[in-house]
Amino acid sequence: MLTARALTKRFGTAPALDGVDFTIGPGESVAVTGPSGSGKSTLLHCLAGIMRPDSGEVRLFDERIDTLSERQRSHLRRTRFAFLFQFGQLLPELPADENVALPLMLGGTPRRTALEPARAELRRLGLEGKEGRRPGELSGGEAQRVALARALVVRPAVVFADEPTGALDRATGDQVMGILLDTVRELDAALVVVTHDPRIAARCTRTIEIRDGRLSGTPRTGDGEGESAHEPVAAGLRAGSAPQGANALPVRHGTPAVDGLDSAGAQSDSGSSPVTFAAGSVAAGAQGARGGDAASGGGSAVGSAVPNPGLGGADAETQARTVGCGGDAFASGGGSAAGSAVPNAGLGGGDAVTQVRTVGRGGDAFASGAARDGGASGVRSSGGSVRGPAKGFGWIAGGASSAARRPAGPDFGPESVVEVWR
Ligand SMILES: Nc1ncnc2c1ncn2[C@@H]1O[C@H](COP(=O)(O)OP(=O)(O)OP(=O)(O)O)[C@@H](O)[C@H]1O
Repeated sequence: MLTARALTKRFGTAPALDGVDFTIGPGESVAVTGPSGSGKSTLLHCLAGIMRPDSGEVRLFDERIDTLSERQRSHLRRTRFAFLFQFGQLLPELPADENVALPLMLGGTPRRTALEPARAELRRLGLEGKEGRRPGELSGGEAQRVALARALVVRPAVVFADEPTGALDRATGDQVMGILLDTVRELDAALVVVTHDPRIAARCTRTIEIRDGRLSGTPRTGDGEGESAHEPVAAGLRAGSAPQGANALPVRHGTPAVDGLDSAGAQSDSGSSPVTFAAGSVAAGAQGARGGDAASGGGSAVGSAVPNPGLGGADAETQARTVGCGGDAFASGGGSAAGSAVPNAGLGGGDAVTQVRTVGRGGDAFASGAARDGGASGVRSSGGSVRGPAKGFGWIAGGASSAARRPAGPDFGPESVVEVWR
């Protein structure tokens, strides 16, 4: 299903990958192990289309994916792949169900429709009653199960996980890993998991080891001893049998890797044209705070201003702004609300198409969304505006040029793909 041949990748002169072959089939789980700095994450990123290898090739269902445009790879990541990492995948401002629904909404599913399978997925993972909680109101294990629900809600062909239980205690980690393995098997999907933990590796069907960018030794076949240690939570998830309330989300096997892309999408590459990106203006209700107005120029970069716990806060004054995925842009924003558009690893991010924007001030109002075309079209892209009372809460997903292709309706404002009020 997913194969790679003779992958190489260099950063400077040092090879991070040096002629790696890889293959994984439906229902399989492969643990990628090796010392720190050996190339595990680089392999995962190349397989997942986050990074382009310098040479070699990657195929999904026989279709070459490493040569796809940035935008096509982004679409692929959002629709066929899922990602689970150790930290930081959930949007802190959104409740669990909206976090899980996000990948569907980024694909154009209206919020209300997307929330049904999202909540069903949360129920399936034992999180009934927690749908309205924000990540900060969940335990570490619960938050990781929400991230897992978000990964699985699109019924991915391949799940990529990088130390998915690294931040959890042993029992919780075992439970999350059990759910992940069960579900992947039930979905007939594939799991590629980077891990330092031999116990996790032992539960996978196969282990490969990387040293200095090369495959080392003979791949080990796992005994799968842990795989049946948990009640199967994924019952009824086999191909064609979506979970309750899932609105028959497609289980995508054997379909083209890049279906549904328009021809413009096939041409555009988000780093190719200069772009001005506005982080949007937010009138945060009673405060009237104006946010963002961040302009960034060049490459596929976007502006961001994210609360940085390490700097002591979540309000506008302690925002830390990071800019860009192209690295050649600078964003500046004023006011007491702050705009942000951050690559979200759990959504397969790293480029403008999978950016997630959050805007807000002290939790009064914020927008969250995808700057779908912010990096690709060279147009000024605004995430629209959120207006609401001080206690109001709204969120926006979408970029201007993608919105233009979508019908206006209750969920679709002129400048946004999705606009929700509550
Ligand atoms: N963006 C980058 N720029 C420069 N060097 C990089 C970059 N990403 C990775 N490297 C280098 O490539 C090599 C492989 O890194 P990689 O992150 O794949 O290792 P890893 O096996 O995942 O390590 P760890 O277990 O510590 O996460 C390392 O020497 C690393 O410093």
